[in-house]
Amino acid sequence: MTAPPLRWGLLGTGRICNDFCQALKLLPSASVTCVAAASSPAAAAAFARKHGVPASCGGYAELVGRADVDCVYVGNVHVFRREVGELAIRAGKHVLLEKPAACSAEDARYLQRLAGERGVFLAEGMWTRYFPAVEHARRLIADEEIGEVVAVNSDFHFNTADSEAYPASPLFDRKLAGGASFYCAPYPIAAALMCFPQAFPEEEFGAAGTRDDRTGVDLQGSVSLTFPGPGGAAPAGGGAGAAPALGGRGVAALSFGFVAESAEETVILGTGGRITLHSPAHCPTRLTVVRKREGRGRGEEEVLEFPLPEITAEVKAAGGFYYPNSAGLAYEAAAVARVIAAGGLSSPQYTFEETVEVLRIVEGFRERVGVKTPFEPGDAEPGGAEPGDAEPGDAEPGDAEPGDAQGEEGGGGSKAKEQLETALEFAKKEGGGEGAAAGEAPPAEEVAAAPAEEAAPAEAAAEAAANAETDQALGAEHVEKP
Ligand SMILES: NC(=O)C1=CN([C@@H]2O[C@H](COP(=O)(O)OP(=O)(O)OC[C@H]3O[C@@H](n4cnc5c(N)ncnc54)[C@H](OP(=O)(O)O)[C@@H]3O)[C@@H](O)[C@H]2O)C=CC1
Ligand SMILES: O=C1OC[C@@H](O)[C@H](O)[C@H]1O
Repeated sequence: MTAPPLRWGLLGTGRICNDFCQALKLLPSASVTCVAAASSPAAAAAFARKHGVPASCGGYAELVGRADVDCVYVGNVHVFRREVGELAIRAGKHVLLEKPAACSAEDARYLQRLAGERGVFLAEGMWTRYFPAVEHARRLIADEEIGEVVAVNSDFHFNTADSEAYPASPLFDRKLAGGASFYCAPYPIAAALMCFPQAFPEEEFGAAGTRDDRTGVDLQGSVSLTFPGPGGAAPAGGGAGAAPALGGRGVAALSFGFVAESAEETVILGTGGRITLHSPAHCPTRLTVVRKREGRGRGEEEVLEFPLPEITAEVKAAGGFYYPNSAGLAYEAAAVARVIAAGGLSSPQYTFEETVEVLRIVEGFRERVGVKTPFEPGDAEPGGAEPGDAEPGDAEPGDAEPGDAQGEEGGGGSKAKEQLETALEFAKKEGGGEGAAAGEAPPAEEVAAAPAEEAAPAEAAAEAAANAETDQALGAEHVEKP
């Protein structure tokens, strides 16, 4: 795999950051110059030692201020996407946000406008889209190899008992934006959008879900979408005796969850056949195309394999990957490097409009099944105790994942906020930080990127004014989180 050189900075030291860092080792043109942990400088230093990253820092703002970072990978828990994304964008860095890119469509739009204004690249890490199997499926669809696409079925359920402590894991923490709708749903929804490229689904859609009474997060759900076709056109209609033509209209049946393991396939049905992206469909290496022949049940089957990049001794020595097929994160990293080198500001494989649309559907689902958003009016703070919230004592000893620095603590919301604030404050005080290379102190504007409440009074006023100006220019209301 080849790509132009790109120097990455990693925000976060958890499981997906481990996997992303490992995948970058499979892309020789990529380098990781620095890693930051909100939890502690020690966590960042340990990660750097493990992966041979030359520098580490104990604060996100310190990292985004470094001149030797071109692109920031935001891989911490997504409840902080807006704040952390904003921090990196305001520092003038290109940004790849792990999925979900935000916890609301509004937050995603806010980041999109901010990145547009600053002229930096911004994309969500919907890594599925960069897998060769998926790129191939897209070409087959565009070339009408299966005729006209009329329906998509896609599922992504995994059994959290395999990897997550209940209820201590962030996946079950409502105030850390836990729930299957944030962790799993973006994949099948994005799969459906890919197959109906002419128009987004109708605003109204069907939704069903199961909420966990103890933690308040959604454990599983399904959505059914209706695609209206280009401009909501009426079906063209077939001739006498011919099949009806849908004119780009279609449906998608999608499901996702935490409590059972599904086949995890995406099946794309066309009037002239079907394509199956095999398990694990969110990072697939195999697809089957069936081209229809005359007669029910008759078709010609073609199976195509797209092996992952080979895992090197270096990657093995650093402990491999946490998640399935994570070597494929290298495809995404390579694509991002190519776009940035060409001066592009968004990903053609997964546009930010798609990101916003997926979040609109996720939000709609959460509303319909009665799952509270992480920051509800009345919530004291992201982590304020509520009846039914997970108690710290609920964590079972030994349940934490190796990469889950906070796994044993449980009920992580307030701890999360505290850590992030400490990290931002640390960076502010250090003004460029101990990890910054000599002569690489960030410009004043970049240092001032930390939230206003972290700054000294005069700086805070200037920052608040700058924020207000930015918001006015962007036509956006900057809603401060508690
Ligand atoms: N693309 C993909 O395939 C995958 C994407 N993801 C996404 O990546 C993100 C992180 O997932 P994953 O790596 O599994 O998560 P982890 O539980 O490993 O945590 C990641 C990081 O988030 C921060 N964090 C974790 N728990 C808390 C807490 N209680 N309070 C404050 N901060 C906390 C820490 O940041 P720090 O190190 O800075 O202290 C931690 O290292 C999620 O948004 C998830 O949706 C997850 C899995 C796969
Ligand atoms: O975000 C995710 O995508 C990949 C899965 O393997 C992981 O468990 C999930 O959290």
